[in-house]
Amino acid sequence: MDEILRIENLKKIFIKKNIFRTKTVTIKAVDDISFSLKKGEVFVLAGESGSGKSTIAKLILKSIQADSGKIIFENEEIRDEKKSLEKIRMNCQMIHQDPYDSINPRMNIADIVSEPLEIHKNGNKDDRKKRVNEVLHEVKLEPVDDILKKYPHMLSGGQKQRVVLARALALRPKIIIADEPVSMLDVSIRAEMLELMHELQKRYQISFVYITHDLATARHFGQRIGILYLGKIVEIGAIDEILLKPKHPYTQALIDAISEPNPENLNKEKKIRINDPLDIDVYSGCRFRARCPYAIEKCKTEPILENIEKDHFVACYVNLD
Ligand SMILES: Nc1ncnc2c1ncn2[C@@H]1O[C@H](COP(=O)(O)OP(=O)(O)OP(=O)(O)O)[C@@H](O)[C@H]1O
Repeated sequence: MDEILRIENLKKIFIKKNIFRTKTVTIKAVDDISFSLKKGEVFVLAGESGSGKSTIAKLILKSIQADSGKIIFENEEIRDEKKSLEKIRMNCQMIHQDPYDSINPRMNIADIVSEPLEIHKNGNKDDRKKRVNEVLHEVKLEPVDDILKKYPHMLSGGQKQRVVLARALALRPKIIIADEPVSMLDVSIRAEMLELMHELQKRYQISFVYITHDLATARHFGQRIGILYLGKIVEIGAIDEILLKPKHPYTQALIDAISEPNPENLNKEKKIRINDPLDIDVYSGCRFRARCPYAIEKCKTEPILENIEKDHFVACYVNLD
């Protein structure tokens, strides 16, 4: 499979004042992140809140500036010049978790879905109308003629997220970055929305960066996964390999958090995999050290990602088995 996107050594630091505005705090939101996305592949970025998932998405789309690192799309580095930025913004679309973030409540659905086509001067008025009809059918928002005239407040949460998907698909992007696309939806309609995305991804061979903290849906949808912890990838590789044979205690803890208790193990004590955080500098040594029940002296030195199996890399000195 050919590679479509490559992220190389991406870094972004935020400097914030603490709540009393007495001290500045440095947040290494994205710290030397590298991964690649193949054509037609779903790459999952997973991690808890604050691990840097959304910042990576913004850096890929160049909506914020990286401190260093490269974004390479179809073997060409994206530079801060108009032509290059247009290339990534046309070919890579974003779906946010909150549909209200991306749709204007004062526009009707026809205008919302047509807007990216207009911004990128795609086709004439009739072409655009045709494309809007087509994508609304694709996301199963029917009857299309009725939907076109409606305003966002007249639609349900699930329908609104389908509008967001239609808008993202309008330009026939090669990549979609979906940032927790179903987390704001009612549980009952999440599976339907994921199924639709999966169907369209397969039909059009769209590559996805699927950002989530939900490993169960990640496994259903993705082929490869990167586990993020405080701005660092701690484990990366083929999704079955990582989720069935996790080697990093943080990955194991994320899996434990979603696992159904096994009836055969009910009498056995459940292993506690995360400690209360110690008050240590998280940026010195392994970042998970402050919460890791397996931490050893060596963890004061930052571990690097090492290849331990075919398509399985882990940054940890402790080998979980
Ligand atoms: N504009 C900003 N200014 C200062 N700090 C920021 C900014 N954006 C993000 N951060 C910080 O960077 C870190 C990573 O944030 P980010 O939103 O990328 O995490 P996330 O994994 O996407 O979390 P969530 O799932 O809650 O969206 C957090 O500590 C956050 O507070």
